[in-house]
Amino acid sequence: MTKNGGLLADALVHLKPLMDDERISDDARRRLSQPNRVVEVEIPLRMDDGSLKVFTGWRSLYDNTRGPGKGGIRFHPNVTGDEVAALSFWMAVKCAVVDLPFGGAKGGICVDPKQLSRLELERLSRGYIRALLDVIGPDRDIPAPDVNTNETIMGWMADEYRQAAGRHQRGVITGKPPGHGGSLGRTAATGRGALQVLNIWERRRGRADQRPRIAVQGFGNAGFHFARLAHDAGYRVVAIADSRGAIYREEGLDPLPIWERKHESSELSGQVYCEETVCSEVEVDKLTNEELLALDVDVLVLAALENAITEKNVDAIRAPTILEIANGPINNAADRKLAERDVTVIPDVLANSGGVIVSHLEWVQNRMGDYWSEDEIERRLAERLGEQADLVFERAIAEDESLRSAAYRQGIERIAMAMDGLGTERYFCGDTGP
Ligand SMILES: NC(=O)C1=CN([C@@H]2O[C@H](COP(=O)(O)OP(=O)(O)OC[C@H]3O[C@@H](n4cnc5c(N)ncnc54)[C@H](O)[C@@H]3O)[C@@H](O)[C@H]2O)C=CC1
Ligand SMILES: O=C(O)CCC(=O)C(=O)O
Repeated sequence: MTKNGGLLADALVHLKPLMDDERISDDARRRLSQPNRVVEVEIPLRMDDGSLKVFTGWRSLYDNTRGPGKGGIRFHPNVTGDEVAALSFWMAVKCAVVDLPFGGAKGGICVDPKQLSRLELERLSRGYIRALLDVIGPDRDIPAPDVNTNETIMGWMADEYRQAAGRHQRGVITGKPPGHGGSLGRTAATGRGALQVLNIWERRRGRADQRPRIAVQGFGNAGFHFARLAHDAGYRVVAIADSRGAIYREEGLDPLPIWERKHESSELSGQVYCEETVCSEVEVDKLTNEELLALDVDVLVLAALENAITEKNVDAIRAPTILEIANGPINNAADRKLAERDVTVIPDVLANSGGVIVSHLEWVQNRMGDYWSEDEIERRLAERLGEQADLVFERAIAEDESLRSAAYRQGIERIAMAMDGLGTERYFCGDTGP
């Protein structure tokens, strides 16, 4: 699990400052230093042309002390066991930061889904679940969407589990389509939560009314909904990037028509406004991804993948505030340099927790067999996230530490407290079951 630049090792560096914290026992430190288990599976896929391909997939359960494992499934050609393990560590910390009764898990398949037909994608998604039937479950480990997976894929996966179990087990997966046990509000939840966290921070800094200029790297589920809601809330979204490049407009961009056009042409281009039959396109400048990262904006939003900012490009960053919607978008070397320059980083384990908070609400609704309105989901999301973000911000200010450090302390202390809750002297020799 060392490929991909040792992502897990880089992620675990955040545990080091907690080593002297007397609230974290030696036992807890030791148990938190590696994943509980990482399962690797080979998934045979019958292609439409009759040939057979075999794809490798993983599911990592980092820790399940506070509850069943929870975390998304990623389909990407660069997925490795090391990446999935690192993502499961971040999930464990995140669920504890916002006080959800879940541990941390994550899964993935090394595949470029754009090379598959829809039927091949469905067979692969179902094959992944069949291969992992023994490790997932509503009280064991509960997957959800992540990069290149969506509610349709979650629906196929939940249906495969239902067929294998011989009964409905809605709570096995979250992020499902409404009508199949999905919750209203889950699709936009990550972006909505990230905007709420940014708003709270901006209010604390007395900058709430200043219409900050923002640039957004990553225009998928998380980045798009964030940009759309931020635009509606009065922020000026001046730049947007996806994996192919970026667009920029100083007066601001309207993310919704850009998203609609991207889905017609697969490219980012200027927004189009139509009145009756007359349509006009707004001119935009094209930028590279690196140029977007270096823009002199108030807030740089990272909503793509890990390691967007490393020691190689950190010196070019000019934004005073960075919002991490992606998991692990800044490596440790870059994080240290940003801290030296007093750049505020609102960390992933808090900023992107809106998704898993609404996943928890979906799981609760599945267990109740009754469903809430979208307003009720948004109210519950705002309540939990508001309370937990305030705790992190107050701790950071009181202890004069970075927001990342304060968030990690909040999460790791809660996990350690649960680990020690049964007594540090209890007989413990591995705990891979539910
Ligand atoms: N979907 C969710 O509910 C949650 C997602 N996240 C994290 O947010 C990030 C994005 O996830 P999703 O939006 O769900 O994925 P997605 O697959 O919907 O979108 C990913 C976006 O990133 C873009 N991208 C990829 N490489 C890029 C690059 N080098 N430069 C610029 N853009 C690039 C893609 O073109 C796409 O627009 C990931 O790190 C994910 O783990 C975190 C919490 C929850
Ligand atoms: O909704 C979930 O369970 C997890 C979402 C996720 O993968 C993440 O927060 O990184």
